Amino acid sequence: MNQPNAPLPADVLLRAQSLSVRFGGLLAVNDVSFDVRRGEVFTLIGPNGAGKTTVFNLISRIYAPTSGSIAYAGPAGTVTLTEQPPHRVAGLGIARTFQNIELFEHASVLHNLLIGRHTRRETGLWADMLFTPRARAAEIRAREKAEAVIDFLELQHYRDTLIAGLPYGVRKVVELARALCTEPQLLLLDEPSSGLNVEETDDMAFWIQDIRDELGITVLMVEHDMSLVSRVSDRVLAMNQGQVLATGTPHEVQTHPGVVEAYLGTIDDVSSLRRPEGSAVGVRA
Ligand SMILES: Nc1ncnc2c1ncn2[C@@H]1O[C@H](COP(=O)(O)OP(=O)(O)OP(=O)(O)O)[C@@H](O)[C@H]1O
Repeated sequence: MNQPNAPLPADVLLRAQSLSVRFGGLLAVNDVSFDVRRGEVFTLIGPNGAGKTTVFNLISRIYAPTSGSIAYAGPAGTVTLTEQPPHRVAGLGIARTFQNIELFEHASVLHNLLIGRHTRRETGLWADMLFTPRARAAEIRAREKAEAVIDFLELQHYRDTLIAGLPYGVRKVVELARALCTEPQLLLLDEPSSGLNVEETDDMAFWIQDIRDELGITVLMVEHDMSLVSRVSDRVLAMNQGQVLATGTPHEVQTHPGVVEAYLGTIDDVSSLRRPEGSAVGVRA
């Protein structure tokens, strides 16, 4: 199953090669190729149904491609991600957040972070049950990491609050925190601004930049809010109807004629568009 892989170039963390996904008669992703470079924020944009989430789900192994493959520079060398079982993805240093927050409502922020950390389990079942010195050391490391992430994302005030009692904007940050507790090298963010107001979206932009700049984590996100995209992305890939329209800097992509056409047909720059406050949807075709 795990074929020897040619290593990726040193600056490339993930390489998608000719990915296609067919759902019955629909070609949802059609021959899509791109590189995600180490230490960048790489963003997938595109109108409704463009295939962004499907590409995302290929990377997190929720879907398998109909054809094509994804090479990924994992901790132990380059692997073909599309050949890995889904449960191996977290162990390869890939974490994700979801468009619809998925947290344990009746557990505290700290407990949610510790549960998240367990996807990065360092000890076996017996060691855990017998609480061996190794299991104890792993537990201490998990708590230290959770506390460090709480400090990093300024969640101290909410540390012991149940998720059910938190405003939506804080829950989004807790979801980010839970992903960071697994110590990823690649963080997948699925519409990080969805459901956030303008101020919360601003905060989210700061967190994403800090995650890249201070923690050195590579970020791949799907996002509709073009102001957030412009602010935080190093490079953007625009899709439409399953295909790549353009790849480049936010400005290059937003002013690309094919992208403008796909979004609006008329306006010559989509950067001024913004999702209405409080709405879960953004710029649409
Ligand atoms: N599991 C599935 N079964 C059948 N069709 C699917 C499935 N998942 C996605 N699709 C279809 O594939 C196409 C691409 O969907 P996808 O969710 O990837 O688009 P998107 O760019 O993420 O859109 P949005 O911005 O609305 O989330 C759509 O036509 C969608 O209806």
